[in-house]
Amino acid sequence: VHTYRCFNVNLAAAKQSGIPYICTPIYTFNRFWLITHRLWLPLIKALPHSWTSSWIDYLVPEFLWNKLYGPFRKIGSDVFLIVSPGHNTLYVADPEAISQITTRRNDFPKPIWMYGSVDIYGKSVVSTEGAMWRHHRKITSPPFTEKNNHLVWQESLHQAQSMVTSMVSPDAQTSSPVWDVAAQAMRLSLHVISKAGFGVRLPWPHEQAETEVPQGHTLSYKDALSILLENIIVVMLTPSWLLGRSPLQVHKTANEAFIEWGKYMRELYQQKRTEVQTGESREGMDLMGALVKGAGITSETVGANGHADPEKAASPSSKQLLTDEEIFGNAFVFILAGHETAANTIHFSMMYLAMHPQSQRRLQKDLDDILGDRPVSEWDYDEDVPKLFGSMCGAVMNEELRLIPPVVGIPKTSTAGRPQGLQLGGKHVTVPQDCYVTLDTAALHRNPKYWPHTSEEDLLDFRPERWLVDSSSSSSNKAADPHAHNDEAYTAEEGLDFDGPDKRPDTASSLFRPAKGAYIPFSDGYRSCLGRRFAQVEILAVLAVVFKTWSLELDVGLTMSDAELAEADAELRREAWGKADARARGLLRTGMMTIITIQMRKEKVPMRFVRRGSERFDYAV
Ligand code: HEM
Repeated sequence: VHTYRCFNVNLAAAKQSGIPYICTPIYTFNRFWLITHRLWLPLIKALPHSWTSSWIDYLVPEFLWNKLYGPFRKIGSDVFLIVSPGHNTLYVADPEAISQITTRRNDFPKPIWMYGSVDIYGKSVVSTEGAMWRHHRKITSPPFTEKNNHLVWQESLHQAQSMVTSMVSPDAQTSSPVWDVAAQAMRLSLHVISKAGFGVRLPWPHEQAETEVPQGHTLSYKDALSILLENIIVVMLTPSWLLGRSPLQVHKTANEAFIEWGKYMRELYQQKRTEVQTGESREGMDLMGALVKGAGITSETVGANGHADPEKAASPSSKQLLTDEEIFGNAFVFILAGHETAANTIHFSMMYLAMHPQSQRRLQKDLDDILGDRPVSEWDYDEDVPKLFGSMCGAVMNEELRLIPPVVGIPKTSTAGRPQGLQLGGKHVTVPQDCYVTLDTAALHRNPKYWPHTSEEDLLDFRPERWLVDSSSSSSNKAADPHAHNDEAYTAEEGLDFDGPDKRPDTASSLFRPAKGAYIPFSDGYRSCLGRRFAQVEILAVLAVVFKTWSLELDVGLTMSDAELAEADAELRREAWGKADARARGLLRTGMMTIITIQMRKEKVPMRFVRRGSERFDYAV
């Protein structure tokens, strides 16, 4: 009876909203359903098709990725509601609506209860709202400057070279099949944030001598961090009282890494606090230093035990603006938010380029034009990054983020008791109170009204050339690229006002500029990504290092051995490549799953590094 009543209340609100709606009998993101839906779905599918056809697709938690723009096309509207007994949810692939939602921060706040699981060390800029969020954002924003992006650039160049060396020997013509490009990209990205943000340089296995475990620790910093991140879902989902007591090995491993990394953070924090108190200041991004300074730590706010005293910190007269836990909470989310997203972009860019040799050749031409024969040590942030940003390199990054934005559904909400109006194409609609809102990036980025495309299929495919507005030249006109000097998109600090939205556009002005609200891989408005420039610089650096020297090819080993390939005629080679390409495309459609971000989780796509000029498959596809 309760379920039926709730459903009726939600349905009545949807009817009054003026927004098209679909009814489902179950709330898809109900925890019980999330865990058990695979048991029930076959039973529901056995019911007559005519009963279930209008809603069954929406009961699969991955439907945002599975269906892309399909539901919006079917309903004939770029916003629609799903009405269920548990909740009403608004799905949005309309730029006008997105601009309103992301700029009306108080009307459409983040549902922060969804982020509770990232608070394993404490609250942070990601998991707070309202005045508390402003406070965190004010303290965490200062290190994200253009000046510090120089550091990100240098470290990314270094780490990208190490990554390539870990996969292919510098004097080889071609690598063995590399199955774990995703894992290597993850490692690279973790190393970049660790060094640029926290001053700790992590070694690659081939660079590593004996790993020393410092006194007082049971794991090295590197192992503590990587084991923690490998087991992050276990840590997030297990109550802390259980994690430390559970006899299960998985809990013991996760707990050890959790405690160890916490200890390392505490040591770094102590060191920074001493530096701050003695007036030492460090060059560089120094995220922990910025957190300590921003938190207003002084001798007054330190308790008898040597740590920040939460009571003193909370007192209005105190200068301690963040508690110890909040400092650790922020340090942790920088690592978490800062590595997986960028790593996915690097991995999928490499994979898409391996599937599109012609785009790869064009990228390499641009890299040659921009970087010439200069060694990596002479690549210059001020000179080269703006050109890369406005060239095929930027286009590849933008196109990858269009197709696979790491966050495929950015969550917002309308609060209880406060229905919210929206203007859509001159029409007024009402988002019901207490309604979840999903900014459906996977659909928005394929909305045919806002993207240059030649066919429906083209819009779904990777074609970075769509970003090159003047297709006759992607790098040749870069001397005139305003990013090189004072373009609004790349001027130091401009628009990075801590409590206003970052107003700088996501893409270079020499490339296609999507309509406002039509391209939001980094979200938009006040709660947009703090690390956007950091990530973009890292991704451009890695793509430049890899593709300046190497080409990437899909490995055809699942169809043909190297010996067979050497003997094969052109037709057989093409057939083998076609099978590898079809397998990669299939996995991109059906092998993806979101845990924190969307990744290919079912199987992997093997690739090979081939020295430029020795490519074996150079098909126009
Ligand atoms: C390609 C890389 C990246 C993408 C696509 C990305 C995307 C996003 C998105 C969509 C959000 C909004 C999430 C939400 O509202 O729930 C976000 C927030 C955030 N990101 Fe990123 N991100 C990337 C890299 C980074 C990096 C490198 C860092 C830090 C070094 C970072 C730090 C943050 C932080 C701190 C927030 C929270 C901002 C706030 O709520 O005020 N991100 N990011």
